[in-house]
Amino acid sequence: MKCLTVELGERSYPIWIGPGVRQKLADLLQQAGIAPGRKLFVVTDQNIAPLYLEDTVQLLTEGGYAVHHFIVPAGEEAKSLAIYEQIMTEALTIGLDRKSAFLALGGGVVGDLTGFAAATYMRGVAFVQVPTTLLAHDSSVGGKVAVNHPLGKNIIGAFHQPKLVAYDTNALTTLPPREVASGFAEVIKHGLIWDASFVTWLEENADGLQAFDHELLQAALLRACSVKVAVVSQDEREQGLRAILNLGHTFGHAFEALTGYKGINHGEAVAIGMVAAARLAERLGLAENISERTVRVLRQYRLPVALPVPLDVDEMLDVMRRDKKGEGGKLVFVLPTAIGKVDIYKNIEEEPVRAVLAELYEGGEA
Ligand SMILES: NC(=O)c1ccc[n+]([C@@H]2O[C@H](COP(=O)([O-])OP(=O)(O)OC[C@H]3O[C@@H](n4cnc5c(N)ncnc54)[C@H](O)[C@@H]3O)[C@@H](O)[C@H]2O)c1
Ligand SMILES: O=C(O)C(=O)C[C@@H](O)[C@H](O)[C@H](O)COP(=O)(O)O
Ligand SMILES: [Zn+2]
Repeated sequence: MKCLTVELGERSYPIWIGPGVRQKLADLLQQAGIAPGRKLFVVTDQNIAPLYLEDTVQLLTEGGYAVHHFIVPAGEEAKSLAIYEQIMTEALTIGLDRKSAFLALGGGVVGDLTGFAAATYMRGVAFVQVPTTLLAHDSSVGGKVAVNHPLGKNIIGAFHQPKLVAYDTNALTTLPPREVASGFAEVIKHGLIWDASFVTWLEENADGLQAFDHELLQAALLRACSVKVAVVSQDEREQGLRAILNLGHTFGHAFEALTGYKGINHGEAVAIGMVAAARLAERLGLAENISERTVRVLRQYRLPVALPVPLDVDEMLDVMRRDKKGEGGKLVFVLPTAIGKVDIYKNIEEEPVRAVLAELYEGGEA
């Protein structure tokens, strides 16, 4: 079991990664300052509950915690104000107070939703991330918590750091193949924004990683999480640098919102968005010959590189103009200047973006 630390002064916290981490959960909570006897509110989803809820509750109960749980529907549509309200109602009904802690047992959806509930319940209580997806190497770290609005992804949210991330890689063995691919999109993103040698390593080890070779997977997660930790530790609230973690997301979030948060999952949307970002960078003369390699590495990990459904270009532009990185409706993108290097561009003209979007549907012109 390996440990990374997000260094944020009094809000610093450990990320424990490895097989079997969940077995040590009660001890790790205690070390993180959440003392036995306190009420713990475990939130999970309908797919994860039959796999990991019972033993997690048992481990925590044996560790001396008073454990309650709540099961939300599986999938992105659960990241909504309606489900958030249900969590609040349940928290009040079971009598959680400011000393209680929320625990997210799940992927990015459960993590973001539970974190937002914790950030706002009685103006903020402690929470713990117990990620169960590959993608959640990203979502469980950094304290961005939110729910979606039909007009925009993660629009209602907060920055609220967890007290602890306990990432048990054994849980990844039950992930469906599509969710494995989705998780690799954010792993690849961490290479594309920060470290060309990591991208090369991912290209060379694609077969072993997708076969879940234990050592390779552990190495990939540590490397990807280290990028996220380095960025968040320098810029917790996205005043500048942190925006690089958004490579592919101005595009990707628009694809997710316009497909009603179903059909294209987050990793897939980010993958297609990173292809669009590479093509836009080339069109603007910011980079040369990067989109081909970007497409190749994403395909190696069985990710889509084009939109599976046609979306209206004007509607995509409208959603992108509301992106949280922007001001005054300007189009803001994180764009690659080389493999492993990106920059933030705050006022991109509409025409080249239109041109890239028009060629992004896999069936031809949108
Ligand atoms: N806060 C952040 O910094 C951040 C970063 C990246 C992504 N996100 C958010 O994360 C979300 C996507 O997260 P995700 O990809 O983990 O999706 P998810 O939470 O919906 O999980 C994907 C699917 O896998 C199932 N599942 C989860 N763990 C499982 C397991 N161990 N075995 C079998 N099935 C399992 C879930 O029930 C779900 O159907 C998006 O909402 C995205 O916006 C947030
Ligand atoms: O942690 C960040 O910062 C990120 O941008 C990570 C992204 O992968 C993640 O999808 C995040 O939720 C996007 O944030 P948003 O501010 O664009 O909603
Ligand atoms: Zn993301």
